[in-house]
This record gives sequence, structure tokens and C-alpha cells, in this order.
Amino acid sequence: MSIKFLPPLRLLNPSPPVTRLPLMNVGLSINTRRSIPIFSRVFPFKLKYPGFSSRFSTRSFRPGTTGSRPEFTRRTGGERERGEARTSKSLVEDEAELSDWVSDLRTNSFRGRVTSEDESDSDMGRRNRSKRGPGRDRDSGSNRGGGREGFSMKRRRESDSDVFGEPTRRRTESTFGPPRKNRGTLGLQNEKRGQGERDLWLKRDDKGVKGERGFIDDDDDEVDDGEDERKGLMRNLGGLVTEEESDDDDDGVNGNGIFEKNALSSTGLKKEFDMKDRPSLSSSSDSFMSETRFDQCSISPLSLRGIKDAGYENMTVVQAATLPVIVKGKDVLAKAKTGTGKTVAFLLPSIEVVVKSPPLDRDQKRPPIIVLVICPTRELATQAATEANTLLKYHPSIGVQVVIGGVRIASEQRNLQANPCQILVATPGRLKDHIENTAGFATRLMGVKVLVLDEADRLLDMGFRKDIEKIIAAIPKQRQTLMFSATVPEEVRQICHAALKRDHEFINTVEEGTEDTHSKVRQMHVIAPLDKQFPLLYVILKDHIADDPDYKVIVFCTTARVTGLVAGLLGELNLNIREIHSRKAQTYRTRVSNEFRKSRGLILVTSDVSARGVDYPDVTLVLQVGLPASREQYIHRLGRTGRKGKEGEGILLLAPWEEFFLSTVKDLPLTKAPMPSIDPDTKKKVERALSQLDMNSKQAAYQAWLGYYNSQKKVGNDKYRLVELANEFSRSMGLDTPPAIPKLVLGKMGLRNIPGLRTK
Ligand SMILES: Nc1ncnc2c1ncn2[C@@H]1O[C@H](COP(=O)(O)OP(=O)(O)OP(=O)(O)O)[C@@H](O)[C@H]1O
Repeated sequence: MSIKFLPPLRLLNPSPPVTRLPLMNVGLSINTRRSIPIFSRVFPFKLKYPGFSSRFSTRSFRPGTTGSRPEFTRRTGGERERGEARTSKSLVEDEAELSDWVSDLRTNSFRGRVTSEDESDSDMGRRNRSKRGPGRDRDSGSNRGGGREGFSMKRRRESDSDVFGEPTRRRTESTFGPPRKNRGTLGLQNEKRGQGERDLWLKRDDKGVKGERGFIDDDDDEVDDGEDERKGLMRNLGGLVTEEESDDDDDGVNGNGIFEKNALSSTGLKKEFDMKDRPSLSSSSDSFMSETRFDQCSISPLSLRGIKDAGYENMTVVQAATLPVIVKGKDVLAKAKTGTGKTVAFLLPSIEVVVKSPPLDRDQKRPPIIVLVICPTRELATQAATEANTLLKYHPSIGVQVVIGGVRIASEQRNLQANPCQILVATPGRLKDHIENTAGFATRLMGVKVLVLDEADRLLDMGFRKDIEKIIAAIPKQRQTLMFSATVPEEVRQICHAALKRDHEFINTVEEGTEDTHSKVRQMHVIAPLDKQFPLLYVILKDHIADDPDYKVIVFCTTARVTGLVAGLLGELNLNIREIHSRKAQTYRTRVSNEFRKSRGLILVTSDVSARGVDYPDVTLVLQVGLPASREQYIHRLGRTGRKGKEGEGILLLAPWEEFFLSTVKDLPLTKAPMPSIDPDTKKKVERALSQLDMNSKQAAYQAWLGYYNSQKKVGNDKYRLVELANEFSRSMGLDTPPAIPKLVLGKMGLRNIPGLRTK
């Protein structure tokens, strides 16, 4: 396995528009196996290998502050990504939803559902869901707020020098004085970083809503029939009790799966490090564009026309770094920051494979699928297919289709039959359903030449791994595999051999010594007890709106039910909000997603279904409320802003007992923000709004909250403390007594007989 890193910018010649740097053989030998105990490969998510705990020094470079760039170092296969000593997230999130499901079960037989609250719910949830179940919040609240409230709140915070980071870090300043444009949400101002820094992203209009070509049956508001759901429901219950149990349930990890077998067979590698094919970067140190133009590469003329029409001229760094390797037929694992064009990076060379494949036989009833793209969420799959259609504008004979959860499988089957496609974009659960249930589909998959795992680390996580294993088993071994993500934790490096060939290349476009996040995105955290969090959330949003009338905000919440509650609250407070989470019908999710993409002056309240990949242009603020499920999830959520080299702002709102999370992101430039003050009127207003909310939504949020934090080891290990905190959350919603929870749910969560809980 050879590994590619982009060189530090100072090594590059920025001026001439050359495509490649001279070949540089650094002859780095790596051995991914080394002395790693066997179990760390078999159970990569469970064991802590001491060597992994060492962190890379990440002297953060701030233009105009330190003056020197960090040394560029190469990383070997055995080295650990910085700060990634995390626990894997897996089916644990399902606990939060389990409580919902059991409630539903009591009242409506099997018309309930079990899903994860994050993106995995998009398919796993679909398997087990009937949106006709009780509490299904169908298409409601599309505009809870209605209008935007006046920006009359007077800014009142002053700078707090104590809260600023080290002097080398970007410093934030007082609210007062700077023009609106430069002011941050929390009344903070971002210091100019580097004079003359220029945005070298292509100056082109944002595409806005990308035209969809009807590849999903969007009128279809139905999910799979109840029989499928019942089966899935029962199947999933077994693995929901604890994270460990879900691991045990996973064949792929415990002895029979592809991941284990291949991980073992691909060990002992020793490949030369190869620095050829590196792109020449554009001259700005902060740019993600390369100097390589698409027309300098061996791309078919029709694809080039599509690229041109899309407004793309130069390649982004990840595109320039991966394209030459992919067109040679190599397997690639690529890491590039959020919003830097990874979708085109894998689509374009994949399309070339289709172009080079023999044309379809006219009377071939079921033409083979040549390119299979798998995405962890429905929104992302739809978006990738839209991008593919954009690139395929001048390839009328190449078809793209999408299969995703939340759409009636029968209508997808009809589409697959009626409109043969060579490129299929899918979410894992639905793809597996088609493999098992759609006539002729498995045969068509035998034509796959390219497999793409977008958000590879998420797809290889426990929540999806079983499905991915089955999918990989259903496609030819002789294929090219491409994996892309903004985060590639060491655990993923350990198991990616299962899908990638031994000689695959790891192309990391994140410079050594720099953060995985964008320097143009200000990152701050606010630590406040739960009883202050709802008013704080309101104050922060109001301030941001006052600062930027063109605001476009995403608020991430821990679970779907908590998302629903927060959306309800902010709507009650007359903010202009929309909500997306797994409890919403797919048609609604698609509609809101499209609306948010082209809107300004809007707040999207969402669960982790929107955390990865979704490309909403010009998001001004990402606000994360509560503990992110992992370091990676924090990075992906934050990545919804600052896309394409733009500026952005991220705020993480944590309770004091969640502060431990900061140690997992300590290599990122996350600074403490001064505590915004909450005036008595605001407090009362929020309390009043909370009192207007439906009791059912509070009850559901409480259960889901308990389930989520129960699954977060650091909080959930101490059940007594957990219940105290849950009851604090209940009080923060304005409830005097915590809602009662079904005994069955408490039993599943391991919370029976814990004082402070009420049962029913
Ligand atoms: N060569 C290019 N020139 C200009 N814009 C581009 C180019 N390639 C892609 N883009 C645009 O960049 C934006 C971000 O691309 P994309 O969504 O693929 O990013 P990503 O790296 O996959 O992000 P994430 O990690 O969040 O999934 C999109 O709007 C896309 O249209």
C-alpha cells in the first residue's frame, strides 16, 4: 500500500500552471501490521493499541501569527491520526430511538420504528419504520416561525480576554466597533488572518438547487410495507442493548465477515511511498483549488463539456491528487477536508470507466450496473446523483439512478426496470433490500467495475458494516474501489483492506501539521448548565441574525426527538426555522433540504442526518447543541459551513459535564467564547415558549435524551448520575417531574430501579 501526502505548500512552485510536481521518491517503508496484536485488527474498534495513543504534534499555523509553517512529515500506516483515540459510534444511537419504538409498540403494535438518530437512520431506520406509526410527525412544522423577528436586541457583551486561546491562535475581539461583516455570532470578531489572503476558489455562481432529473420517485410518500418493517424491527432489536452487544452481533467483526478475513490477509504490507502525481496548488496557502485545469487531463470531451457547464475550470486539490491515480485503475482511499469537491473527485473518473465500457446491447433487458456509489444518508445519495447528472449532461446514453430508504421500494423497482442505468447511487440498507428482493438486480450488480464508498469511515462503522459486507459480497472482486472522507480514523485504515486492494493508495490532502477543519471557520465553545441552554441557544441565534441578515444557520441536536423539541421551541420563539431528522417523511426531508439549499434567512434544526456531505452553500453558522457523537461527527457537522474556501463560524454548546469532549478535539482551534448574558425578559420569553410545547414532544425528547447519553460511555457509565442529568434536562424543558418511561425501555437501557426515574 503506498501512501500519498500532499507536500507542504512552501515546497511548491506556485506560479506556473503545471499539473504536477517533479517525482519525489522518498522511499518510505510502511508496514501496517507491525506488531499490532491480532485482536486489534480483528476488533479494531474495541481495543486500544498503546502505539495508537501517541498524538501528532499539530503546531497550528496561523498566517500572520507564527510566521513558520509546520514541518511536513510523512505518516506511515501504523501511525495514528491525531486525536482519534475515540470510541466507535455504532448502533448505540439506536438506544435513543429504542425508547421511542417501545412507546410506539405499546400503542400501535408493530407500527413503530427503530432507527439511529444520526445518518445511519436513513437506512437502518427505514428498514424498521412505518411513518404511519404514532408520533410520526408528518410534514408538519414546515415553517414554524413564519416570519423573522426584528433584530432589536441590543448587543451587550464585551470581550473577555481570559477566554482567548494562545496568542498564536486567531484572536477574537469585542463586539463593539468592527463592521458587521467581521463580527462573530457571539459578539466576537475574527482577527484578519494573513494579509492578502485570497480566495482562489473558482469565482462562479453557486449552482443553487441542482436540478434533479427525477431519479427518485419523490411523489411517493410511502415507505416499505409493514412486513419488511416487522422483519427488520425484530432483526435489529437484538443488537440494540449495548454497543458491545451490537458488536457481537456483527459477523464481520467477530469471525465470519469480509472485514476480518481481508484485514488479516492484507497485513504485512511493505510498499514504497510514492509522491508522484501530486497536484500543483494555487498560490494561496489557504486555497483548496489546484492549478490543474480539467482540460489538461485525460477526460472524455463530453465529460469536459459537462464540467464546463457546471462552472468548473480548475480542479480542487483532492480532484487533482486523485484523478491521475484513479484513471490508472488504482484503488484509492482519499482524505480531504469538507466541502473541497470530493464528489466530483470520485464521480468523474467513474464516469470515464462507463464511457470506456462497451456500449449497451439494445435488447439487453437488464444492462449491468458499472458504477456503484454508496452514501450513508439519503440526502447525500440524492446529492451525489444530482452531481453525476450534471457531469453527464452530454452523455445521454449514460444513466444514473438512486435507491434510498423512505421511497417505496416497488416504485424504485419499476424505475430500475424502466430506466436502465449504468451508475447507481444508493444508501446501504435499501441497496441490500434490492439485492435480496429485486428480480435480476443481483445479476446487474455483477457488472460493477467501480465501487465508491462516500463517507467511507461512516460506512465502515459498525452501524453499516454488516450491510456493506453483504453488498461487497454481491459485487465482483475484480473491481476498482474508491473511498473518500474528510475523516479517516486509524480504525478505518485498519479495516479498509477488506474492500481495497493491497496496493491501494492512501491520498491525504490534509497537510501534516494542519487541522482537519478549515482555518477560515471560527470555532468556539460555550459551556453552560442545561437550565441555561435553551435561553442561550435563543440568544446566540438572535445575535447571529442581528449580525448577518443573510444568515443561514444549521443547529445540530443529539437525537431526532430532541431536534423536534428544539425546532418546536425556536418556532414558538418566532425564528424562521425548518427541521430535518429521521422522524420526518422522506418527501418532506427532500423538500426542506432543497429549500434550505437555496435560501437565506433560515435556520435548519437537524439531527445528524445532515452531518455529512450535504452541500448547502453559504451556511454562516453551525451550532452544535450537546455532545457530538464523536470527534469525526463534530468535524463533519462543522464542515457544513466554510465550504469551498469560504468563511464560517461554528459554536459548540456543551454542559459542564460534557466538557471532556474538548480533549478529543484539542488539536482543533476551538476557543472558549465568553458567556453570552441572558436578560430576564429573554429568560421569561423562552420559558413561556417552552410551556407552549406539546407534552408528548417533551416526553419523547426526555426519553431520547436519556437513551443517547446512556449510550455515550463517559456519561452513561454512571447510571445514577445519568438519571440526575436527564432530570436536569427535564427541568430545563420546564417540567417539574420527569416524564414516566415504559419499563421495557428502561430494562433495555439497563436503567431499571435507578432512583429518579418514573416508570409506566
Ligand atoms: N473543481 C471545482 N471547482 C469549483 N467548485 C467545485 C469543484 N468541484 C466541486 N465543486 C463544488 O464544491 C462544492 C463542495 O463539493 P462536495 O460537496 O463534493 O465537497 P466534499 O468534499 O464532498 O464535502 P463533504 O466532506 O462535506 O462531503 C460543491 O458545491 C461542488 O459543486
